[in-house]
Amino acid sequence: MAIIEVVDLVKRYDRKVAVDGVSFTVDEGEIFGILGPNGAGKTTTVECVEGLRSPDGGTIRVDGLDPRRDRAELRSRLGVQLQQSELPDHIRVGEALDLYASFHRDPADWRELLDRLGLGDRAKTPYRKLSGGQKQRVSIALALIGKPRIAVLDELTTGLDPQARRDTWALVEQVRDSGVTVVLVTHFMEEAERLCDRLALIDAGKLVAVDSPAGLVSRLDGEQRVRFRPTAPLDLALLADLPEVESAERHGPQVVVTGKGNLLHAVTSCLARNHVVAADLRIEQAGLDDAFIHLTGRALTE
Ligand SMILES: Nc1ncnc2c1ncn2[C@@H]1O[C@H](COP(=O)(O)OP(=O)(O)OP(=O)(O)O)[C@@H](O)[C@H]1O
Repeated sequence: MAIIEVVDLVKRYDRKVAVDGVSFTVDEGEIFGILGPNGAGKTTTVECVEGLRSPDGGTIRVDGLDPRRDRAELRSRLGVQLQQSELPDHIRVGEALDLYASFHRDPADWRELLDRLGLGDRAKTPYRKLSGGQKQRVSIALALIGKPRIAVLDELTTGLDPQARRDTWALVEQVRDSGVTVVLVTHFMEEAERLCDRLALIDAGKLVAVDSPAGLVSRLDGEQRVRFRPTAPLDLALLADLPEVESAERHGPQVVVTGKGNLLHAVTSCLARNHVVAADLRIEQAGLDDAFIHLTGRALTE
């Protein structure tokens, strides 16, 4: 069942159209990703969903509510992750949670919430002394303090090291498994692929596709990539002319060939015929980043 419905959303800043006719639905209990490059309109879209911005066109329903008209009621149903800079410098973790709990009619027990998020021993720690990953956990706690049905998490793992990022992902799954619908804004492919049940790809204000990560990748119809380092001069046109090959490009010392069918065999036979030995040869299946290139014609640069 859809808990969020966005239909033909349009949002302009002066003449700039930031969101241009975007429609999607978020099902109850899923992690729904909004993925796109910087400036694609992701934050503007979720700010309209949160009721923080007035759309210039289209309709939005969140748990049956109109986010602008029913803002007060929405606050108890939709939890928004706080940006780090919004917390005063010297506030302690427990004080911050206590303060935000006081904004809600029926808040969660914040001590229990801290325990659940692995911050049980940090209640007295000044917020500024936390690590990046711990700060993100506090921001998740603040999003959940009002016992919302939906949590919106925006660029949750930006700036975190890989381990802290993985820990945060596990936490987001835990939030989903506790029954909260999660809307996750991200420009990290790996995060979207690993975490999202479904996602909306947004590029330049327009919706490119909505599907599961596997569904988006399957649109590539079995595209593969072969990567190697030629140990002798190689004319890439030889590879590009093979029927299995769609593209052959140099990436520094490496050659990257994409194509379909028995690509690996076609490439290695061609190299053997031309007396070129391929070092560090690897074959890779297409991923979400390839799907993005396929759908938009350009790479989502991180
Ligand atoms: N308050 C504003 N006033 C004017 N233009 C804005 C404003 N906020 C965003 N924009 C512009 O609208 C477009 C969409 O911005 P938005 O922040 O929604 O994108 P985003 O996909 O969230 O990007 P990022 O990942 O960089 O946050 C961008 O071109 C941005 O410069």
